[in-house]
Amino acid sequence: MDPIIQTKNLVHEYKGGVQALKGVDVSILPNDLISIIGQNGSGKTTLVRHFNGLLKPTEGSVVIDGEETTTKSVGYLSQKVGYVFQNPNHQIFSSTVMDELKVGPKNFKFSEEKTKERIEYVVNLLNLGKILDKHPMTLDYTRKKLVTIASVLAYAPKVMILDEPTGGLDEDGRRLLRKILSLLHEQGNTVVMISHDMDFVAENTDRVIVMAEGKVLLDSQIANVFSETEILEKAWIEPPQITLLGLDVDPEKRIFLSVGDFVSHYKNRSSQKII
Ligand SMILES: Nc1ncnc2c1ncn2[C@@H]1O[C@H](COP(=O)(O)OP(=O)(O)OP(=O)(O)O)[C@@H](O)[C@H]1O
Repeated sequence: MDPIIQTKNLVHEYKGGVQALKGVDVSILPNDLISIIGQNGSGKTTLVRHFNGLLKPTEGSVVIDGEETTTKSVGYLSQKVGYVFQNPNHQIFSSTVMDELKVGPKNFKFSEEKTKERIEYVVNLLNLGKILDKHPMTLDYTRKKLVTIASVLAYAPKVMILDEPTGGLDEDGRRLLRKILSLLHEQGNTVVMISHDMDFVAENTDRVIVMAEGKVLLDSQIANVFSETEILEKAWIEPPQITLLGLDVDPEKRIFLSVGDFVSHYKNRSSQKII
């Protein structure tokens, strides 16, 4: 299968000389559900900003859906790769929630019928029906974030990038986010999420890219990542508490990615002493 996003020897140097990416090679396949993790400043945001052309390589290349990003505008690439910013205040610019949801479909010249259909879909999915006339800036943080996610979902990009999606979300927001990720995955979309929230990463992604100092240290399926304790230490990442507990008490050092996995494993083995 051809990658939907591929970087080759990607180097990015900001004006002023900071080299934020130092030769990154990643291949993201259609329908991947990926988390990018790493310490602050490791280059995660710089990397994903190349995925919709917001940043262009200093050296190397980025190919999206078969096309080099240097040959395309951000507008063109954004229709394929939607980007939900870390801070919703940096993304919202309309004066009602409804207008915010219409921005993408309007920019990408959706028909009236298709716009209506997409907006109805995201409104129902994210329970936004009662706040459509509100000014987005008057909403609580979770609702603002959900509006930014909905405004990207409204134009149905093939790839969805979410920068720190759980930051500041309440429990209801986290539940809705889980639902969206699994729906996008079921529908064949590709999701790339940046996150410091290891519990959420462990439970909601398949593959993890670990970054440190502008490089990829590890790129692997989730169950393999949390057993790579030396690499994780280098990247200053602590696995989820339930994974650490499993590594501590399980005689076979199984990797548990959720409390549910842990409980069901030991419930099925009532004779097994865990502590
Ligand atoms: N606009 C910019 N101009 C100059 N340097 C920048 C700029 N944006 C980021 N950097 C630097 O590039 C490096 C990588 O930053 P980046 O934001 O990509 O890391 P990150 O892993 O996403 O961090 P965080 O988790 O804090 O968001 C850091 O040293 C940062 O200070």
